[in-house]
Amino acid sequence: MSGRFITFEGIDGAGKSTHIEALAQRLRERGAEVLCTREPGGTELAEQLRELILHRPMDALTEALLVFAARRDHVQRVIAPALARGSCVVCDRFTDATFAYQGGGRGFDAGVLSQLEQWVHGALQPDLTLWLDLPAQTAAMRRAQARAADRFEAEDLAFFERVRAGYAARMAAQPQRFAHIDSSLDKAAVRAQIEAELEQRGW
Ligand SMILES: Nc1ncnc2c1ncn2[C@@H]1O[C@H](COP(=O)(O)OP(=O)(O)O)[C@@H](O)[C@H]1O
Ligand SMILES: Cc1cn([C@H]2C[C@H](O)[C@@H](COP(=O)(O)OP(=O)(O)O)O2)c(=O)[nH]c1=O
Repeated sequence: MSGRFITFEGIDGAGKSTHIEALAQRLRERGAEVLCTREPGGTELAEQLRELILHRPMDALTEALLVFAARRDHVQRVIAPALARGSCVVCDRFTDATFAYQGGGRGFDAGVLSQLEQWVHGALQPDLTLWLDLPAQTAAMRRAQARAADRFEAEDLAFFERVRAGYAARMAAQPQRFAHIDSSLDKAAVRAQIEAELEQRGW
């Protein structure tokens, strides 16, 4: 198998970091070259933009422009060349996160986000998006035990329920590439669902 673009999505604390490496390992065992990367980030420039996005106050349009600027650099320098080489790219968040956080969470205009999406990565979309979904309250409890909050993680439960609704809307619009994973269950059960999705696709 080769050249597949797989993304992980979900609110902060959903379990993306926990499951990404196991999925990459599974793909490698089946002979794939796998590149794991993340957004915002994945290039030197995009990682610098990430620092600003996560820690500096800014309005929703600035936030949207910066995440797309970081994404442009990441797609051009890393994602597109890797897919062209036949590698699997496994990415912790991509444009669905912009629709969920800037669109759902901040209430920013989805029509403008769609235009930016077209400019930045045109027809490139993930082949599979694993949406790790769970209630905002459960994710907040997991985060509280794990780490200090950044500018997004400091938001309240209502913000994260809007982000979650943003993901649901995105999945409703493009159901063919989404897999809905119940991430409120324990780690083994979440992992089993992810494996089942790959199995189903013969990956
Ligand atoms: N299914 C689960 N049940 C309980 N705790 C979990 C589960 N999945 C992840 N965690 C824990 O929750 C915290 C956040 O998980 P993490 O993978 O960092 O989430 P994300 O990358 O989506 O923000 C970590 O401490 C992790 O060990
Ligand atoms: C990719 C992306 C991330 N974000 C936000 C969501 C997250 O709170 C934050 C960083 O994501 P993430 O890497 O998941 O954080 P962590 O390493 O702490 O688990 O950036 C957006 O608001 N819009 C975007 O387009």
